[in-house]
Amino acid sequence: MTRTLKTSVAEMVEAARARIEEIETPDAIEMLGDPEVVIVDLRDIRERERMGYIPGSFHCPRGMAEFWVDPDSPYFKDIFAKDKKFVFHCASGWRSALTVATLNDMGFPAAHLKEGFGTWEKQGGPVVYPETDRTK
Ligand SMILES: O=S(=O)([O-])[S-]
Repeated sequence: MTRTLKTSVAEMVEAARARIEEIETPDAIEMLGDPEVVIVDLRDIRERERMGYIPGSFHCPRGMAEFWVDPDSPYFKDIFAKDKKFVFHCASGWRSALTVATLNDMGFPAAHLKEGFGTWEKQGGPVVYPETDRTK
């Protein structure tokens, strides 16, 4: 059976991208080390371990994002109370586009890394490779 959906994920991502702040990779690389910027990694922990991660990035599994930014949620994380610029990223910018659109709808200001981690590494962004992955 082929199910017909009301909208495709590609349409959802496109609509999200049209209304959120997108940050190009070179600009994000320049932001690295800025104490006013927090880079938030939405990828699965296994992707982080396998592919490496942006130095200093904060890991927030995509499934928890709404709960971690909401001060009224029992899962709230203090880091999101800080008056910083939050830049969310995933692998290719799809998950982060959807997440940031939702967070913006909640009233939480955030931007996303337009092309994600793959482009980050290709364009020379520094990467931390977890010890465990080096031996695999
Ligand atoms: O991380 S993703 O943009 O490939 S869904």
